[in-house]
Amino acid sequence: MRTPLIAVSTDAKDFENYTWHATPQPYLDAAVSTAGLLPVLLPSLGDRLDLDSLLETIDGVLVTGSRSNVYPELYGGEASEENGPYDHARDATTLPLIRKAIEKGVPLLAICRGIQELNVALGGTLATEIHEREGAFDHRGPQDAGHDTRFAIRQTVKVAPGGCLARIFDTSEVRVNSVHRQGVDRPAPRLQVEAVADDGTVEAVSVKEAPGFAVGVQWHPEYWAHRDDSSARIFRAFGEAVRLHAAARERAGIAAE
Ligand SMILES: N[C@@H](CCC(=O)NCCCC(=O)O)C(=O)O
Repeated sequence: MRTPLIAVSTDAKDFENYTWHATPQPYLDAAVSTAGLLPVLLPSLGDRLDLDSLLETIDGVLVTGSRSNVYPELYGGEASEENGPYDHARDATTLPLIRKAIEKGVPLLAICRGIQELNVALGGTLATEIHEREGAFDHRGPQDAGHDTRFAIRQTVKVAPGGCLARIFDTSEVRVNSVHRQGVDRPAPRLQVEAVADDGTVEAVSVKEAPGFAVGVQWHPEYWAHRDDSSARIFRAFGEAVRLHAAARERAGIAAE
């Protein structure tokens, strides 16, 4: 069987007088080396993309983290200095992509900004500067530090019993990293909360009655997937779901001939 293809979200970034569409390499490393998949970057070209054709061609979708935030007006909020920076091109691509992937049963793993996009795409809302809330942890990584320090595993999340993450982790508590200022405020109706931090922050969700694997996590399993078992489990579960989806599509294609 061919190596399954996954579309990976990109940020639109301006430098050297160009707009570049890019994603950090740890997501690609985890996709290739832990999940056993073949990632292709999806440019954030919004409604210029034929997402139906894309989702008939690729076997999974990985929506990555980013320092940028979902534009607040997309979930009834107000844009302000406080809740930027924004990436409109990315929002215009990932939100419809997430909805279509879920509808078509294409496996979806959404990480950090990705879980926030998943929540907004399905009608939920976000809160910003969550570390300022009464009793909240500081979920931001250390600001002026190297990536290994910023993405250090430093918090415990409680896994909801009986959910899909409980089956992936086979434990009730998982140690994770945390590098975010925003978080799920009102979960979308179709989302099942799969893990929470001790301060109540939603740390993982799945899509109720989704035809395929559809999971969002607020932490960054890609960063330590090469050596941390819990991080690797998420990418291996995503990889398995993608392979099953690809095999089912191949069988359907053979049957149709
Ligand atoms: N911007 C959102 C999502 C956070 C996120 O995806 N973090 C990735 C970290 C990228 C980096 O800083 O290197 C939020 O802040 O909640």
